[in-house]
Parts: sequence; C-alpha cells; structure tokens
Amino acid sequence: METDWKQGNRIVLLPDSRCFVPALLDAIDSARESIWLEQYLVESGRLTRRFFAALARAAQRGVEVHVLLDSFGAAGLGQRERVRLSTSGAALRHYNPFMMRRLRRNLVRTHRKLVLIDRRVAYTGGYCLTDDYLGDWFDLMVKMEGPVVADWITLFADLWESPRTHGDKAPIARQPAATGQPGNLAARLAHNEGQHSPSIRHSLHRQVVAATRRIWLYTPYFLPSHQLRRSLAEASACGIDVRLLVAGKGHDHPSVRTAGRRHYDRLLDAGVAIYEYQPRFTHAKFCIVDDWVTVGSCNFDHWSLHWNLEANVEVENAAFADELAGLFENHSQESRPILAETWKHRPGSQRLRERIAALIGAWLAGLR
Ligand SMILES: O=P(O)(O)OC[C@H](O)CO
Repeated sequence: METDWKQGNRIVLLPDSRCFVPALLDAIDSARESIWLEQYLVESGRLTRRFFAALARAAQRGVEVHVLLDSFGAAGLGQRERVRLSTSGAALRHYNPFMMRRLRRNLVRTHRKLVLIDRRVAYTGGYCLTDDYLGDWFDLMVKMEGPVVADWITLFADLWESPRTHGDKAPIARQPAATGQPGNLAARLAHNEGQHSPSIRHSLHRQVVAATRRIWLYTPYFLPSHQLRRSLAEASACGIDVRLLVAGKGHDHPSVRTAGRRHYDRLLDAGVAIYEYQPRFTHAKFCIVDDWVTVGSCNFDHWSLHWNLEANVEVENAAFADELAGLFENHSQESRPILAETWKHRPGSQRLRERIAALIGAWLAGLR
C-alpha cells in the first residue's frame, strides 16, 4: 500500500553498526512510553542479549514494550531469551507460524526491520539481530522524526493485531505523539505485502522508467525481476548514469551472489557500471533515482519484491539523495569494478555455476 507524502520530516542516516547499534540501544534506554520492535532475523547471541536486556529494562520501568518477530526468521532465538523477555513484562508476538496445511503461505514472511520509540521516532533499514553486526557486516539504518512516523505506527499496529500474528495479547495505542515538523524533508512510507500490494516494487519501477540523470542501486542480493533488469539496461542505453553496487567478498549466501552475476553480461553491454564491494560483507539496501531515495528492509530480489512484507521510507530531496550518493561513491571506490571486456572472458565453469544458480533461483521464485 502506498501512503501519502508527508512534509516536514527529519531523517538521519545511521551508516554502520558502530553507529546504529548504540543509537538504537540508547533510544530503547531513553524510551518513556512505548517501544515497538519488529524484526525478521533474530538469533541468540551477544547482540540479541544486549537488545533484549534493554527491552526488559524498559518493560520493568513501565514502558509498553511490544516485540513482533517473524516466526521463521526468529527460529534461531532460544527459548530462554523468549521467556526472559516475556517475564519482564514485554509482549511478544510471532508472524505467520509454520503450518503444514498451508505450505505456500509459509513462504510469506515479515522481513521488515522497525523500531518505534514513544510513537514519535521510527528507525528502519537493513539490520538484523545477529552477531554479524558485532563483527564485520556493513548495514544502513535511518532515523525518522515527523509526520511520516504516524504511517509507521499504523503499519506496526495493523500487523500486531493481524490474525496471522500469534502470541501475547496486548492492546496497542495507535495515536502518534505530537511531533510538529522537525525537519524539511518530504517522505513517505512504501510497503509491500507480497504480491497483493507491491508498493515498493511499483514505486521503484515508476521512478526507474522516469529517471533523467541517475539510477544507483545498492544491494547485497541482486536477483531482480526481468522487468527491472530490462528497465535498468534501457535507462543506461539512453544515457542515464546507471550503477549497481553489490556485495562482493565474504557473501553470506554465495549461491545468491552467483545467480545474480548471471545478469551482469546484459547490464554491462548496456553500459551499466557494476561494483562488487570488497572490504567486508555489505547488507545495506537502497536505491537513488535522481533526487528520490528508497531505503529500508527491501532487497532487490524476488522474495522481497514479490513475497515478503517489506517497508521502506522514500525521500525526495536533493541534499539527502546526495548524502546517500556520497556513501555509494565511497563504497564504489572500495569495490572491484566489473569490466565488460574481462567479464566476457570469464571461465566456462563460472558461467555454468551462474546458470545453475540462476535456474535454482528461478525455480524457487516460481514456488509462489
Ligand atoms: O534477508 P535479510 O536481508 O534480512 O538478510 C538476512 C541474511 O541473509 C541472513 O544471512
């Protein structure tokens, strides 16, 4: 579903876990009324313990704490952590628990990453609650304040109350705090609900086909639809500056990387600049089209664009887009550029691996 553009927002980039982990923990520790947290991937470990301890402290001092986890993504969360959170007074719910009789429906996951503090400040981005973020993974979060937060409140509350969410029954107050207009950014929430309401996908396509200057796509997992690949190639062939930055070394899903590389030939032929980030694994996901930006949980792959529940914030502002473009440029300087001439001459065995990985990816995509 697409929501309306809201004026007067303040949105701040929080690049790298060294920046967003302390910011999120501080926000949880400073919350006075409510903390709502929604997450896909949660695994027992040091980072989750720190977050859950902060959430438990908040619940014990009387803050309303609602934690909504995807039941599949949270499979790696131990029973002890769940019980400790619940006994602190926090309410814990799980989205779409596995059911044998609804096999295809099990594929729909909430992949959204959201923290809402006091119904006044919202955070989104790519982070997960895994110890990878205490190590080397790069990711990007944004902090939002202003009128757009009201839509994130509705988004969370709707899923909390959904019949597909199971667990502690705790009421939820939807009234946003009075925030005024703390900044000057126009922003809106875009969210996908599987195939039924692919607002992020539609919005991205609309922007890509209307681009006049640049399309810079940054993603760990590049398995886009045929339509998106074609639009990127066409834009590049028309002289738009099209760049793709993907995770290179240290990839957490090497087969996904291999499948995505299958599409490089056509993009390189059309003049798209492709970079593979080298220093560490990057899990950030965003796209800049001219002065428009979309950033949040959504990967540019079939699962995100067609199956999952995803949520991104869109911003239309030259300074904000340029700030993010600065991060893109810094990371492209630390990347390996894929050169068309060299790429053409890669070994046959590599091409075969790409073809097999892409076939498996296409088969998986066809499951739903
Ligand atoms: O699905 P994402 O983007 O949250 O990424 C999760 C990682 O793939 C876990 O390895």
